[in-house]
Amino acid sequence: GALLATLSASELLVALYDAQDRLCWCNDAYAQRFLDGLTLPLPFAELLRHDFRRGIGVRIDCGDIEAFLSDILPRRRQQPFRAIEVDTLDGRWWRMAETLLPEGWLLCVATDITPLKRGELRLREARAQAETEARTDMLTGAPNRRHVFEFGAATLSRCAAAGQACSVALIDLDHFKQINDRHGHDVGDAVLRAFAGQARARLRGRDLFGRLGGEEFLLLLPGVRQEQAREVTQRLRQALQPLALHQGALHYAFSAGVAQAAPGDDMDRLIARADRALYRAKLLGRGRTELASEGDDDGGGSGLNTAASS
Ligand SMILES: Nc1nc2c(ncn2[C@@H]2O[C@H](COP(=O)(O)OP(=O)(O)OP(=O)(O)O)[C@@H](O)[C@H]2O)c(=O)[nH]1
Repeated sequence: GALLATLSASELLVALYDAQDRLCWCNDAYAQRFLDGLTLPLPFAELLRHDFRRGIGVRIDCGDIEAFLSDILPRRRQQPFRAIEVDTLDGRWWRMAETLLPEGWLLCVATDITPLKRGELRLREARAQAETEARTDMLTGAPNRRHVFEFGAATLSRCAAAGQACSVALIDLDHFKQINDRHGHDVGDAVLRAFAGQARARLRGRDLFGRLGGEEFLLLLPGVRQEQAREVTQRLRQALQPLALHQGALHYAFSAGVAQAAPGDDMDRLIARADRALYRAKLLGRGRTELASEGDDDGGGSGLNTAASS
């Protein structure tokens, strides 16, 4: 008597199903959520069908109550005890503990875990955001050095395994110090953002464009030979829009060094070759793209200096 009165008034949802899986008793809180004025006893499946039609009770994502039932019914009553998490259409989350009792009775007790779930969700979102930020350059929104290297390493292995070419273009804005000195650091920042925006807008799905730091960027082009990669940088150069300032258009340019992955190359070694080509592009007057050549590889110790197999 006292126990029943306590359960009846509890904020827990409490329900008792018989061996035929008919709901025979439930407390007020359970009745409010699920019963919708129906009279007991009531088969579990009927209760769910009714709630589904009325748009109350458990959220059913597939939108098909019969498919939902044939999914969950075989798993019901299979263990002496189980706890599942369900959410209801009113936006709350529940931990439902189901205990099999003697003679096939099933006791169901649900606890409101909505605050926990919301905290968990916030935590997961914050974590996803932190992960994205750890891989993003905050000034330009482009992938940062860490992401470029990790993604690049994976891409290199994938291309090597598939026998595909893979090229990088190391891109460095020209006389960027002068832009900063003449127009201020904010304009320098705006140039970096504008350039990154234009470069990223031109990419195909599998390409990657990222900022390595300062005014240095990397274009990673899987499936592309170095000659094509050079063309990609040249098209980007031709299409480059000046930055609009109050005083007029600010034209800027970049130099690039292109290298194609050779067998055994890792990102460091590939970029080191591209860097030597970039250095030549600067020496030769800037605003141009140079290809890496065999002499650009310092050997890296392995002596596997077979350059681009084009
Ligand atoms: N505005 C701005 N400037 C930066 C940023 N990161 C690096 N810089 C500046 O970029 C300039 C790079 O100068 P340098 O390395 O001398 O190269 P450069 O002037 O572009 O000359 P070349 O590469 O030889 O054409 C430095 O003055 C840095 O302070 C940034 O995030 N924002």
